[in-house]
Amino acid sequence: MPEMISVEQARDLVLSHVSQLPAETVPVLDAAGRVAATDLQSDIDISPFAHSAMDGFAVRAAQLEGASPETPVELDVIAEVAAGDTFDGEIPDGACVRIMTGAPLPAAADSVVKYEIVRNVEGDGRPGSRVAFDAPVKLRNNVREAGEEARAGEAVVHAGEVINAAGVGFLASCGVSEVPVPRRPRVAIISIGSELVPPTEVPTAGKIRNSNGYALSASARAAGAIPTLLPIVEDSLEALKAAVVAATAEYDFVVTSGGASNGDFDFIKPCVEQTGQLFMTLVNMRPGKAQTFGLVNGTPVFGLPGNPAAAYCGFEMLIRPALRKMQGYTNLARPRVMARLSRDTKKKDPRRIYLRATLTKDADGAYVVEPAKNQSSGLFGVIQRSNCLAIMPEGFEGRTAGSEIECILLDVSEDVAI
Ligand SMILES: Nc1nc2c(c(=O)[nH]1)N[C@H]1C(S)=C(S)[C@@H](COP(=O)(O)OP(=O)(O)OC[C@H]3O[C@@H](n4cnc5c(N)ncnc54)[C@H](O)[C@@H]3O)O[C@H]1N2
Ligand code: MOO
Repeated sequence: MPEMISVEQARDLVLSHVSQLPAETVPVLDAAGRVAATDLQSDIDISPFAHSAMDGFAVRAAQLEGASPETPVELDVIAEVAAGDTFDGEIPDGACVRIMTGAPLPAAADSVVKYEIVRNVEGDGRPGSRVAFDAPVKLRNNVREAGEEARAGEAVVHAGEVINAAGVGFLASCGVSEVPVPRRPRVAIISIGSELVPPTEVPTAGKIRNSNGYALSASARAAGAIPTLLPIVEDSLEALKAAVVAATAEYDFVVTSGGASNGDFDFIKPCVEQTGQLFMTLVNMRPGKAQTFGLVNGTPVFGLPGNPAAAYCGFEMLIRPALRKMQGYTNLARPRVMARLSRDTKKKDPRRIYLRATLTKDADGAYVVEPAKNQSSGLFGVIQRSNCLAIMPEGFEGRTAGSEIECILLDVSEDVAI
């Protein structure tokens, strides 16, 4: 096992140990944001029939040939067809049918002229009226054709596609009421530390509230997973082994935080080594170099560092892609943009640094990024007020104000193209 590996190597290592989960079936209403596990077919043509795109008059284009303001064509309105109705009768040469948006185009007509360019000669345009047309109409004008979007039996959404809100409507129109999607991973969140108390308690001397467990549960949920916040585990190898082994039997992925370093009470590395296979312990990133990954009972176990920002960044860079892969998503990287740095930024640590930062646009619409003043890895509030991670590449080279650096947009879906 190499000592320290790159973020990309670590991400690929974790990805190589997870696969797409088996499908579950969800009602189409719950399918937005999920990935289709199979091709989905329409049971009918979409649209099912040719219909009018406008309120107006259904005619045959040939009837209006030569129509002009000087030589208008006058037609008798013999019937009206509303959305939901049909008109199956003949339309004699001197006649037309009043038609509403969405109504089926009568078989005897081939085009629609909207109200606004038709004059009432007698009556109000309803059946019994006489109307005048001052211009010809193009064949199939204002007609939405049958099967324009899909044919019966055709795959309308393909396996691997992410279904969006419009897709839910499209599938509903195709008669798809249930959708098979890879199920969501069940993720166990274990906070390690004898100093930790639940947020409902006021911490006594030396104790702190378990904030990581809450942030990581929220991050897991935001990644589409189903998190379970398990009880806090004290700094004891035996207690940790028992908690981790029990979790691997019930969950698809186990995430711990804390106890990942080399202190006297840091036990996640020996825990994974003694109960399963340990693949990685150090990643060349800051915050969060102590990142542990292995398999226990064949279940991925990821030990994040205890410092809040280190745990958050480790989850973002190394766990979130894996949880998304398990749900069938193929875009696994958050969108990134290049932005001008707002101020000089020194670099005293050779690791790749993810600066917690705020991205805005200047008056010319160009991206500007302002790193938070306090980059302590102990702080969550700074990330609450940030919207990106600005990347300072490996090495000791700082960046001056105005230089371009790459920023990862937090809370923006991997499926958004920027
Ligand atoms: N001699 C060295 N010491 C440390 C190093 C080092 O390289 N050499 N690295 C530091 C860095 S960087 C980090 S990050 C931490 C990672 O160590 P651990 O994963 O063992 O973290 P802990 O010691 O358990 O906790 C660190 C810090 O975070 C607080 N914490 C832990 N869990 C939670 C939680 N659930 N909610 C809120 N806060 C939590 C904990 O109380 C500590 O303050 O090691 C450094 N040390
Ligand atoms: O892993 Mo620590 O929090 O890098 O800074």
